[in-house]
Amino acid sequence: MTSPRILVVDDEADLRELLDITLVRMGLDVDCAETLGQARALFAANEYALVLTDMRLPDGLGLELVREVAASGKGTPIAVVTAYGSADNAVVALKAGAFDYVSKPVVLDDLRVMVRSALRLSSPGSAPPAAGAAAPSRLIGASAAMQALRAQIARLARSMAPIAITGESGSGKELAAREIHAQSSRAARAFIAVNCGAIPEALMEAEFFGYRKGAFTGAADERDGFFQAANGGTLMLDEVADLPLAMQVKLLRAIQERRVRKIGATAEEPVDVRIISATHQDLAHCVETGKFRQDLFYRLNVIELALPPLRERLADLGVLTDAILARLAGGGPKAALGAQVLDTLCAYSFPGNVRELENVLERALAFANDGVIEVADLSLKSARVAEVSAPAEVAPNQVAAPAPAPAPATLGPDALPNNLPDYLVQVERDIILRALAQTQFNRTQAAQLLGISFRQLRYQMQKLDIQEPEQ
Ligand SMILES: Nc1ncnc2c1ncn2[C@@H]1O[C@H](COP(=O)(O)OP(=O)(O)OP(=O)(O)O)[C@@H](O)[C@H]1O
Repeated sequence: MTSPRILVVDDEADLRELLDITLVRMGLDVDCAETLGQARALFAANEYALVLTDMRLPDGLGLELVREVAASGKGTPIAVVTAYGSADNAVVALKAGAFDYVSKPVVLDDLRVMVRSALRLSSPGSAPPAAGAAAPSRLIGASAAMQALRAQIARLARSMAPIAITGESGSGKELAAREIHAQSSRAARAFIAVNCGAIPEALMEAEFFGYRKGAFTGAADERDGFFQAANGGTLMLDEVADLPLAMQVKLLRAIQERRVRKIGATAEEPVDVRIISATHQDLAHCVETGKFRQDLFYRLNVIELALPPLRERLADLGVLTDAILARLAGGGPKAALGAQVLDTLCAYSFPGNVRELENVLERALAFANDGVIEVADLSLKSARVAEVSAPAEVAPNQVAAPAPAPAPATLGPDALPNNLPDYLVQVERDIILRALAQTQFNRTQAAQLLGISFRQLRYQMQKLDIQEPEQ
């Protein structure tokens, strides 16, 4: 069996030699290039398990090589060697598609950790899923938004770049983070999720970095912190905006140096942890208001992953409901949904997203008779359901507007409305909202569905005060 082959690109002879010797001692084959031109030629002619490049080369920037390797479609991980303290370079390289970086002067232990992690990525069977191939995912949903999200996760899983996940409460941020970890080369190691808002400030440093025996009153034994527990794996910082400023400084240092010091210890210890942060707050706004440090924001926010709220992917409600009911049945017979239940759910705005859907269904199941959930069992907060009654042939259906108008009174087949203009306005509003909900607020498609022009739809939306849901 041939050894994995590594391409080292550096014009500094000393460093090139050091990297070469270290990698050969790890049992790897090494090719060396001194310039961008040489590197390109070698990369085009060979298959590499890893490319390791300096940032400054005589004929260009290592960053160009990062972009080219990332776009090559070969799936080869590329890492950069950055000058000490140039956090900017590392972040720029990660954003451009680098898998990881090592800082100069190169600490050989760090280099070996990085190389091993890259080799796990390029070992057979770890290639990125082919475009369109559905990797098994715990994130349920077939909507375009979910498909795009899954594809993005598959790409992101192959790097060390810190990821900042945004999304409303209950929209699946932690689930997405677990998915990234599970698809990464770190899957066999720990995934640790920490709710930053739930830890008392006085205990934070001990919880994150651990402590030595006797470091403070009550420290009866040595204890690891979250960083040590997540070593080799992934650390998710949930509700990261809630971190107090003093802790933000310490966290930034740990992330930059990849080293932590237990309370009471004299020496620092290296940690190899991928950081995923999440918040439902606007972190950039927290930076503006001075609540969150700009430098930490920059470090955490290398790659953004935005989770859509459930009301923007109503097409997933059916499969999600199905999967949740199957889980709640625990292998037994699954509850059925009565007529209109799915339509009623589609008309609900789900401020608590998928978690709220889970809660609603769990509660409904407790009220359901004979394993059939009816609309009344859902007990949705009526203010958030745009209940629509329409002429007999128009069924109540999904609505995605933030502030639905009061629903018109239900009319039997022979009944007449007592205010025809108002009634017709309500019916028109309902139909437009349903079309918008079905197309996830794509106005062009909604207009097509209704056989009217985009301009007509826009005009009617203005007239009826229908606004897009807030992002
Ligand atoms: N796409 C999805 N498919 C299946 N289940 C999902 C999906 N999204 C979320 N869930 C489920 O919804 C619940 C909430 O998800 P999760 O805890 O990941 O949300 P969150 O955004 O991290 O919430 P919070 O902001 O409150 O921390 C979990 O039980 C999760 O399994």
